[in-house]
Amino acid sequence: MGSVDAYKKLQVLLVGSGGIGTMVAYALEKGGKAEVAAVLRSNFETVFENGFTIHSVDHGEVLDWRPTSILDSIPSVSEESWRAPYDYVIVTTKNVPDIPPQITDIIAPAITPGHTAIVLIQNGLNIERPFFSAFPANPILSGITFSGAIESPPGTINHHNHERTFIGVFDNPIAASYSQKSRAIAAARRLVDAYTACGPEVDCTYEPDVAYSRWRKLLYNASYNGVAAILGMDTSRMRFTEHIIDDLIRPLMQEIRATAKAAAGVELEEKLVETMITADVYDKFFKPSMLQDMEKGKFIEFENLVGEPLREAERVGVETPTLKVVYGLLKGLQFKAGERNLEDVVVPRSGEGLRYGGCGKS
Ligand SMILES: CC(C)(CO)C(=O)C(=O)O
Repeated sequence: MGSVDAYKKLQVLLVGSGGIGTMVAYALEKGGKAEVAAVLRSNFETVFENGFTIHSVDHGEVLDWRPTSILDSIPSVSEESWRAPYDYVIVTTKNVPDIPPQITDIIAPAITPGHTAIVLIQNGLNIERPFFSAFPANPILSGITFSGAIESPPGTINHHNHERTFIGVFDNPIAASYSQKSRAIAAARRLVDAYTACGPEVDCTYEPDVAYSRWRKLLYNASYNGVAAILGMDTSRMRFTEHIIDDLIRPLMQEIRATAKAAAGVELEEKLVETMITADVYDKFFKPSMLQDMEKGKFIEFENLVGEPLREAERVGVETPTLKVVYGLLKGLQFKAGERNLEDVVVPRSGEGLRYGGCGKS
């Protein structure tokens, strides 16, 4: 990121102002060190008229709240020369790389090469790779958040789990120079500073070991999220039945541990498995985000949560039988989600060089 005047507020563009994104924007604005422009889609009109209504475990009841600006599309910094460059573009959308358009294309008009830091507050593994190639001169930052916030109905945010966010720098093999790395670290630290200015209500820290924290969170997301979506079941019910934990969740977590070690040299301590299994309050009936998306008929973000660790495991020869079955079932769910958007069933051409048959329109 180019130099930012220490006395000027950070200029932030937020892409994805649902539950998590809105709480990020709220914390940054409340801290007084950042101005947020939020790009809204389905909730644009409601929020434009009435602002957000926030019921927050951390911030209490907030009515009629708006970020500094509300936009209905991605601004173009090159075409609209009066726009100041964004210091940060924070992406909090769901990550569905198997469904176009790609987020790198969506945000491209808002990125100033060599200046804007791109912050991915999203789940999953290897999510940074397309950004390294699309924006080689920009810092790409990792945001991991443990927070529960759901938007329902549009414009109303129910923030029910205390927020803990970790921001760090993805290790970019292309941006190998020392100065590029130190600029990225400075950008991450500056964002943490703006976030924590909000006060003790939020818990945001600089994360020096992004690989570890991503694989650690994957223990939860690669197991609970997928199984919850497949079974249509919250994490409390899985724990009540016990066998779902013993036969699916724990084996999945052990497969992720083995893959993390072999593929990335990341050592996830054995005791983390039980910590993650019991992460949700026992009788809170928590629905992981993939289950929530499925219930809303949306596409599910399974490629970076389950597909990528599976591909990493195959690359380094780790056996992950449970992960493979879960991946296959999730692919089926995604196919069904796609069909819901079509008027008719598309009968694929058979074979045609694809392992399980064609998938194009004949
Ligand atoms: C950890 C948790 C449950 C909430 O942030 C999550 O990542 C998800 O539901 O996808």
